[in-house]
Amino acid sequence: MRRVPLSFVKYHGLGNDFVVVEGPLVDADRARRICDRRRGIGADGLVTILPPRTPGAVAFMHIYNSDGSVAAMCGNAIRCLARHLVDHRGVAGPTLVIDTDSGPKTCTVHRGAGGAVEAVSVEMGPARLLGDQDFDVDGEVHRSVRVSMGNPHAVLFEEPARERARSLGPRIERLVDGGVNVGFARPGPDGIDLVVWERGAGLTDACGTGACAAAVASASRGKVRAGAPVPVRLPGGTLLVTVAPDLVGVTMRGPAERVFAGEADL
Ligand SMILES: N[C@@H](CCC[C@H](N)C(=O)O)C(=O)O
Repeated sequence: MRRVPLSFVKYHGLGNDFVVVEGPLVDADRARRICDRRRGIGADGLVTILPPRTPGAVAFMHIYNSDGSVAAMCGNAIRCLARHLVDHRGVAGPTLVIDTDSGPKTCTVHRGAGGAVEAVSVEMGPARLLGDQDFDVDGEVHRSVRVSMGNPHAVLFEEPARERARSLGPRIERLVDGGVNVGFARPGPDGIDLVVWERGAGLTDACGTGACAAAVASASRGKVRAGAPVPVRLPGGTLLVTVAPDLVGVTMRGPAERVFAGEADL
């Protein structure tokens, strides 16, 4: 049976890319096909826009990872969705609230003097520090700070090298029930260098919740200053993350770009 063509828009935030579609919910199998980079549109995740669930919110963001698993939150996707809703769905900005499986998130679309969108910021909290966890991989112990940004993260203060993350990431991901996003972070006086192996999507160019988790973990160890914007440098570019002194409030700021729109027979 032929499927009804699916209208979609493609966005990315620092190279972390998403297909955005209107509800009703696409199922996990279709999400996997859409995200396939050879046989589908290709993306790290699929965002479905659904009706809001809390008073004052304008929409609900549902997100699948490229492997069809569901994530409760995604920092890069929510910036893309906020921009899409303001630019193409007639939602009044600059500030709007989007519901997610980890609660409502307040987003602000920032414009420059000429009116062009320069960045989107998101109140990403509450962050939750979950303590330390050690992972044994082939007899080598990797220390992590566990942080929830609505989704699970393990932040390792280890060399943020992509090839190392590609080999270690999936092995650590599997050591946690339900999986975990694995960040390799190097905090310093001028910011944090970070590579993230994402649960359900693999090595990505950027991870918004991962950047927030790395900033919270680093602030909790006194490696970066809370209360001031910290540049988090990812392979795809830089996010600015401010962790409140209580280590619970977190603001993330970064770009969101529309790439193309189309119809897919998937
Ligand atoms: N790319 C994301 C996070 C997407 C979800 C994650 N892979 C999970 O399963 O928790 C971001 O920008 O935050």
